[in-house]
Amino acid sequence: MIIGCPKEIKPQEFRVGVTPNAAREAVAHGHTVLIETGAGLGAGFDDAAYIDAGAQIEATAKDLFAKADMIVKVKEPQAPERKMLREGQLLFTYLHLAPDPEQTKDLLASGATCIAYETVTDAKGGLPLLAPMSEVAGRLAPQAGAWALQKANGGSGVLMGGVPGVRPANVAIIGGGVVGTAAARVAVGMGANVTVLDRSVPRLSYLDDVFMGRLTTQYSDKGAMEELLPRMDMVVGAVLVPGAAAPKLVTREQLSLMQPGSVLVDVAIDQGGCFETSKATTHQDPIYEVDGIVHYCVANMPGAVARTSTIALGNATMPFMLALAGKGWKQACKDDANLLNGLNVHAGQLTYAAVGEALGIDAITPQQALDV
Ligand SMILES: NC(=O)C1=CN([C@@H]2O[C@H](COP(=O)(O)OP(=O)(O)OC[C@H]3O[C@@H](n4cnc5c(N)ncnc54)[C@H](O)[C@@H]3O)[C@@H](O)[C@H]2O)C=CC1
Ligand SMILES: CC(=O)C(=O)O
Ligand SMILES: [Mg+2]
Repeated sequence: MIIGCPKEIKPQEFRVGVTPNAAREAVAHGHTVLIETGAGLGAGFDDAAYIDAGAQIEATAKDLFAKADMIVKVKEPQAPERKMLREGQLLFTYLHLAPDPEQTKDLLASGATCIAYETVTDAKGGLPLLAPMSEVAGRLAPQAGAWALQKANGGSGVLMGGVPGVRPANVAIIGGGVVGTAAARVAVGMGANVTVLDRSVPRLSYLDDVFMGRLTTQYSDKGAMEELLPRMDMVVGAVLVPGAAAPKLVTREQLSLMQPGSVLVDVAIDQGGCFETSKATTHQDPIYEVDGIVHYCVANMPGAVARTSTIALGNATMPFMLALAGKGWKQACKDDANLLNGLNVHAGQLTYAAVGEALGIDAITPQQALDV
């Protein structure tokens, strides 16, 4: 198969979908790997590293899209990339379709087969291609929030760890999954006073065990939110209902419960965000204020640490990429129900129920797509 990896064009996105190591493996399996010139530079991989791995360098995204059977990327295809997709082509990348009707419309119109990293599952019910980036975004969240708490950024001027005689910041993390746990680890490490909320009692029980009294767990409901908001300097949104639009857990009205200059970090923004007042921001312009509350809603947080993120993502995607290239998407998905769960779009039809529900579009089952 011809595997093509274009340079990411989303603003300030420095990751790349295929590492030189992944390219080397694919070439060893008999595939042709095309890399757009400069695609890896932001992650510290120059064209020579790919040539050394046996890949070929393409001068333009246009040529690469025209030649490749499968496009492997990081971020959801941007409008100009969507125009280059064609019927029968395979796209393997993050999609986050539930909050994105424009992208969904274009992918359906393209006739391509689109497998979303974020809905591929594993045998334990986890999300193995989302997890590595959630580990990164979770670790970054308290760091970004701490920066936003500084006065120059509109924050209240509270230091995460406090100092002797002055209390540390109070941080609430809503959702104790991969992002939430990683965020808790860093926030606790910075000396903050951390509360994690989740709807899963087994998950709260796990966190209670592993953090051994260094954080508080609380069941997530409206009452808990209203009780916590007046005391919290920072709230991190880290919930996920796989594939679906994020539930709105803090309303605009509830912002008035918070102290001025407090910070919301909405990591769940790529699924539409879990605060009513969230709208996606970029690394170039990451924060804005609503009713005196600073919002940080960067939808591609791991792009900030592109080297670490690219390697972590490449480690996770490589076996799936090799299966797709080796067997073709249909056989690979027939052989692996977890990979089939990644199928979101095929030949003009939506194949993921939660996306269909969020956007009001009829979806077929991924199993039906295998029979098309
Ligand atoms: N902005 C960015 O750059 C990035 C965003 N993300 C996003 O972060 C979000 C979280 O991802 P993961 O931690 O990997 O998911 P996960 O599935 O590991 O954890 C989600 C947690 O949310 C909990 N939850 C669901 N509904 C809830 C509610 N109403 N109240 C409290 N908890 C609730 C679940 O029980 C689960 O423990 C996703 O939307 C993901 O796409 C991930 C990586 C990068
Ligand atoms: C998960 C995701 O959207 C990202 O890493 O950018
Ligand atoms: Mg995202």
